[in-house]
This record gives sequence, structure tokens and C-alpha cells, in this order.
Amino acid sequence: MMTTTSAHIWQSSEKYRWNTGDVLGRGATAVVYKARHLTTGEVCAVKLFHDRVSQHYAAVPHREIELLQRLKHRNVISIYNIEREMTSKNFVLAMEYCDGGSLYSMLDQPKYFYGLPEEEFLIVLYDIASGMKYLRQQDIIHRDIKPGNIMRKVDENGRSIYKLTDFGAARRLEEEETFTSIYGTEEYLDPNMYEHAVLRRERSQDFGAVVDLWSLGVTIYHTATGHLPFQPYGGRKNTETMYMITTHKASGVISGVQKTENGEIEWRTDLPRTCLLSPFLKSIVTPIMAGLLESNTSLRWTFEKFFGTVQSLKEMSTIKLFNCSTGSNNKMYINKMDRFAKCQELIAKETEIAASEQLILYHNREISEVIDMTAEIQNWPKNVLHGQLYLFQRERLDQQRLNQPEIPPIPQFFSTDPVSYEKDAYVAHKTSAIAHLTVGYVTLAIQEQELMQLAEISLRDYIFRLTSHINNTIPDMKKLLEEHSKRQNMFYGIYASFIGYLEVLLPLLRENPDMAAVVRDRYERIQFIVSDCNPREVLKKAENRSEECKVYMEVLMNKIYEQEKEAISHCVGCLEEDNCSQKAEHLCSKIQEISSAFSKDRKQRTLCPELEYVHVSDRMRIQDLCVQLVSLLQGHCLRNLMRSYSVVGKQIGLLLKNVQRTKKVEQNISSVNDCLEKLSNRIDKMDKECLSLAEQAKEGVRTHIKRGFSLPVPLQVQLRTKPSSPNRQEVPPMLRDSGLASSMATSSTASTSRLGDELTQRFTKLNTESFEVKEQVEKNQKSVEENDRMLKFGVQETLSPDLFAASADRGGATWEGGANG
Ligand SMILES: Nc1ncnc2c1ncn2[C@@H]1O[C@H](COP(=O)(O)OP(=O)(O)OP(=O)(O)O)[C@@H](O)[C@H]1O
Repeated sequence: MMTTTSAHIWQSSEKYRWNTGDVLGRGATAVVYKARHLTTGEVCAVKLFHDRVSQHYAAVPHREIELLQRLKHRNVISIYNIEREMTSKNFVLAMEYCDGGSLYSMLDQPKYFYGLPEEEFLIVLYDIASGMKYLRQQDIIHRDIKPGNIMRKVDENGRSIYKLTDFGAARRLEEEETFTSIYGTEEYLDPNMYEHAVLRRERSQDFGAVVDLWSLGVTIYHTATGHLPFQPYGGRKNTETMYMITTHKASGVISGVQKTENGEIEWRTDLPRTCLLSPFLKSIVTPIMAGLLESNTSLRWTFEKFFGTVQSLKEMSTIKLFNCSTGSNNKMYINKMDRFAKCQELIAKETEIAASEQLILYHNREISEVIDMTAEIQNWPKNVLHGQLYLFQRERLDQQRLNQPEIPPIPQFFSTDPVSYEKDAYVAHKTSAIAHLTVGYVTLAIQEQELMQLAEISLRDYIFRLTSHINNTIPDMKKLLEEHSKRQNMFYGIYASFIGYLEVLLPLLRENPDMAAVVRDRYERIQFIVSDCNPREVLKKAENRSEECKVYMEVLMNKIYEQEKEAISHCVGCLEEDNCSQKAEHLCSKIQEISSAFSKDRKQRTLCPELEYVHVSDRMRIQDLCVQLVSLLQGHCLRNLMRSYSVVGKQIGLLLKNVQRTKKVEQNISSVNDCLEKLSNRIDKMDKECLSLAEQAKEGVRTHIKRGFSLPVPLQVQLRTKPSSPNRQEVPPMLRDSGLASSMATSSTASTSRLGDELTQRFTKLNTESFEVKEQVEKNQKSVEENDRMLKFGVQETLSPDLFAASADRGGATWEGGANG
């Protein structure tokens, strides 16, 4: 059935109707129209085959058509039916409609001239891998994988879905089976097939399913870069060189371009700088391409390896990391199950900043503060995974390492050039492509300027946190030091007094030489222990260090304050009122307009003189616009980026030095704390030893008394005659009620009077210390325990009555108790 509307006609098949004006595309074998189902009205695409192909189709076994109809997968185009057009009786393939056109038509847009942006590229990669995997499971070999046979559909969320189509060349292939018929598109053909199909050389060899892997490699490269990987000079017609390039390429090479006639081939193992993929992704997809583009089929990646690698890439976590050393924002791809150490390793590989040198901040915190370093990345807080991280090099080298974008040279139009619509359309297309690339660079340059500044703020806030923490820690450290100092003084004071007692007691023991020897021995050993001044010296050093930390922090805080003032006063970078992005977009749209007009001119082939005049003047205009756009980028945005990089970079350099300073103060604080801990242990040990020796000495004196020896020293009287404070008037409790005191009271010899004086002095000194001890104990309950110990070895007379009572309540052993017991 056929109806006409203007120049176009309505055509229909059994279930579908379409207008010949609604052409979706034209291929070598068919024209594809947008059609509707006759009863449901559902939109679909119909591929109306040319006459000769329809005849071929008639010969295609029904079984194979049925096979294609049965394919149901998200990434494989659904074939609804095979019918015949009512009038011509040519075959019509009704299939799923893809509103986004083909991947080829996308790559043909100037916007994607240098390849797809990262996110879109990944969708293509995941979708074609998924579609291919399904075909593999169905034992189907496609044989014509290329961007033109990958269709794009836009889902309800505006997200692209890519679908494999055009199974004209596809056939079912049993495992290990090979086929000999040749299909495919030259640039995407496996080298062995190319030799057979294009060079027409006879080959005994059959071609297995691996031919799809090569075509996939070329397609992926094309999608990533916008260009074919293997380009002989002169293009498609230079078949021998094409064959030479694809067969002589070394393993790992992913592109080979011949720029001059019979010239050298430029081999590359990496992706071009104009490719929009991030360095981390490039490092993952380059080996995929190299593996697929292996001319030696035995070395070529297998489907399993390809599917597995793409799947693990799909499952990876991504982390946004701004590298302040290069001024570039990177997206890191890392296995979900990996941990932070792996992250550091990857960063080191990509940025050449060793793990120990990496300072990674999330807002104002070091990453180690916001994640569990041993946790799998998938268990990191979502905010960190989706947030922005900043990478600094701790020992920053002051060399400029700013990543500069590569801007291809603007193609030249000369007013003297003869008008060639074909060539002009190509040059305008390329100019438009450069314009799009430049707009992307402008956006990136502005983003990088902002990130540079945000990185500085982040670092400044981080230092603020560090310094506040240190400033809070210093008083604690000082307090701890004071406590240690008191404790040490107490220790030395107590044992000095005890030594004093023993010095007084020793001459009084002369009637009992054995006992005197024992007590003298303990006396000497205690004296030896307390003569070690090392703990005092160490404590002094710690005190000095603590004082230094305080002074150092004051200096640092002043420095930070000054630097902050300086940082606020400078203003670098593109300002909002500069409207850089808008200007760039505007210039680009004008360039695009001319490029589109040139494409139309090319199709027209001839123009009236007026339009030709417009065309000629637009040749100069498009060039001027592009020059303006590139100079906006280079003369403004990149220059500002450079300035930001150097000014902000300088600030970052100063801040990093401050980080090092704060780290040093932190180290000092922790070494003071360590020192105090060690000192505390040391004093504990000395105290324990002295306590035991004092117990032994005390036991000696006790035995001495028990055996009936008297101590003829009137200490009590001596004490009463020389009071200096209310407390000091009192007899020390130990002596007041003990047998020792009563013995002392009965003696009145001249020699004991001298000794009594000496002892009085010591008691006076001891009493003074007892007040300090009391204060200390009242301030700090811990010290009570120390006094407990003092009581245990019989120096309770150094304590005030209250304290003594408190110790006694807690059941402390007393000299008195010991003597009575
Ligand atoms: N399902 C579809 N939905 C929308 N557009 C389509 C669809 N199928 C094909 N097209 C458009 O029609 C064009 C030609 O289709 P197709 O490539 O299948 O034809 P062909 O004759 O097999 O081409 P080739 O020259 O690659 O053999 C495609 O490039 C695409 O733009």
C-alpha cells in the first residue's frame, strides 16, 4: 500500500507503516525509517532492504532469522519481525527504535571529535561488553562490530543505553568452529580477515570468533579518542600500508599513524593527550585495547579475559582526587575490596608521589582520621567516597608541574584558497571540534583554579585543627610534667630524709655492730640509688622541651596569622564577572553554526553567488572565532590557572612547611609524654627498691629495740625546743607514741645533743616537705597512694596528722604497728 505526502510517500508492511521522509539512516544494504505499529501505534525502526539484498535474504535460512528474533538482551537490539514491504515486496526488518542514533553518528559530531567523555565512554564499554557476552552465550559471532552498528537509546533517566545491531553478518558459531565467509568493515577488520577480504589473498586459514575481539579493540579506541587507531597515509585506499601497520605492530602498541607518503609510522603505546579520559582510567583501558589489538591471535585477549576485566572495572569504586602538585583533578578507579595501602600504591604509580610523601585531606582532616585504614574501600563512609579529596606532597618540590592541556593547531583558511565545499566542510568541522575541546579546557581550567583554592582552604583548616589540638595539649603536658616533677621531688625528698634518719641512727647502733653493719649496708644502697640524678636531668630536659613547644607554637601561630593575612589579600583566578565559560560557549556555538552551514553547503554542491559570498566570508570568520576562543583559554583562563598554581601553590608550599612544623611539635609533645612515662616507670622501680631496703633497715632497728638496746637520743626534747610552725611544734606521730620516742626521751648525753640538732634540722626540713606533700595529695588523689607507700616504710612522720590519719584509716602499715607487731 502506498500513499503520498508532498515528495515523500507512505509505505507499509504487514504490521508497520512509515513515511519515506522519516529516514533514520542509510546503509550499504538498506534504508532505515522511523515507523509505527499499525494497531498499537508503537514507534519502531524498519530497515527496508534494497532489492538485491532482499533477494539474498530470501536465501537466508529461516532458522537464522528466527534465531535473531529470539535474541533478548538490554544491549542487543530487539528484532520484532521480518516482513515484506507491500509494494516492492522487499524485506523489511522491524526492530526496536533507538532515538539516540548510532555511536558513529555521535563520534561524527565535532563535540566528540576527540572521543567521548569518561562517563559516556564507560557506558559504551560496559554495554558493548555486556551485549557481546550475551551473543557469546548464544554462540553468535557478530563479524561487523563498529561504532555504526552500536545504537544509542536514551532511557527515562536521560541515561544512554548502547545496543548492538546489524546482524546482517552475524551467524551462529559452535564452540571452536571457524568460518570462512568474509564480512566486516575495513578499518575494523581483523588483520587476517583484512588480508583475505581486502587484499584478496588466498588464505588457508579460517577465522574464529576472535575476529570480533579485534573489531572491538578498534571500536573502543575510536570511542576513546574519536579517531581510528591505524591510519595509513591516504586513508582507506592505502591497503598495503594498512595491512603492514596492523601486522607489524609490536605487542602493546595501540596505534600506528603514517603522516606522510611512505613515511615512518608513528607507533604509540598510550592514548593521545586530547583523549578526555582521566589518567587512572587510561591506565586501565590501554591494556584492554592492547590486548584486543594483538595481531597474533594466539596472544590476543580471550573473550573471558575481556569480559572479566570490564566487569571488574565496572565494579570498581571511584575516588575524586585533586593533585595539587600538578593542578589536576583525577578520578581514581580502585577495587572495592582493596584497602587504603593499595590506594596509596596506585597514587604513587600515577603521580610519582611516594606513599610516605602523600598527604591526603578530606575537608580539614587527614584521610586516616575519616576512614578505617584497614577497611575495604567499599566500607568507607559514602561522603568520603563521593566527596573531593586533596593530595599534597608533604615535602613539596618547588618545581612547576602544572599539567597543560594540548590544543591542536587551528586549521587555516586562506582567502586565496579556492572554494571547495568538501574541504571547507572538513576544515570547519575540525575547527568546531577544536572549539568544543577548548570549551572543555576552559571549564576544566576554571574548575582547577577553584580546586586549587579549595585545596588551600582545606590545608589551612587542617593546620588550624592541628594547631588548636596542640595548643590544647600543651597545658595538659605541662600539668603532667608538674605532677611528675612533684612526684620526683617527693621521692628524692623522702629518701633524703630517710637517709638523714639513718645517718642519725647509725652512730646510736654502735653497741650492736652486726646490726649497725646491716643498717649501714641498706643506708649505702639507698644512698646509691638516690644519688642517681639522671631522672632529674631527664625531667629537666623534658621541661625545657615543653617550654620550647610552647614558644615554638607561639611563633608558628604568629606566622600562620601573617600568612593568612597575605593569602586573603591576593586574588587570582578567573572571576565570576569574567564570564569565561559563557563567553567560550557563545564563541563555540557560533563556530558550530558555521560548521553546520558548511556541511549543508557541501551537500548542496553549488551555491548562488550571494550564498557563496557568505560562505567565503564565513571561512575567515570561523577562523577568527576559533582564535578568539583559544586566546580566551590561553591568554586568560590558563594564564589565571598558572597564576593560581604559582600564587596558591606558594601558599600551599608555606602551609606544608607549617604542617611539618606542627608535626615536629606533635613529635616533641609525644616524646615528652613518652619520656614522662619512662621516667615514671623508672621512679617506680627506684621507689620499689628503696622501699624494700628501707623496710629491711627498719626491721634492723626494730630488732635492735627488741633485743633491749636503747637509743639514747632525746629527740623529742630537741624537737620541742625548736618549733618553727604550729605543725612543726608537734612531735612527729611516729616518734610520739613509739618505743623509739620514749627511748629517745630518756637520754641526755652531749654527743646526742649534737646529733639531736642535726636530726631536728632534718625533721624541720621534712616537715616543710610534708606540707608540700599534703598540698599535692589534696590536689591529686594519686599522690595519696605514694604517701601510703611512705607510711609503709616508716616515714609517716613526714606527713601532717590529717594525712597520717587518712593513711591509717586505709590500713597503712605504720612504724608503730611494725614495732609493736
Ligand atoms: N533501530 C534503529 N533505530 C534508529 N536508527 C537506526 C536503527 N537501525 C539503524 N538505524 C540508522 O540507520 C543507519 C543504517 O543502518 P544500518 O547500519 O543497520 O544499515 P546497513 O545498510 O546495514 O549499514 P552498513 O553500511 O553498516 O551495512 C544507522 O547508521 C542508523 O543511523
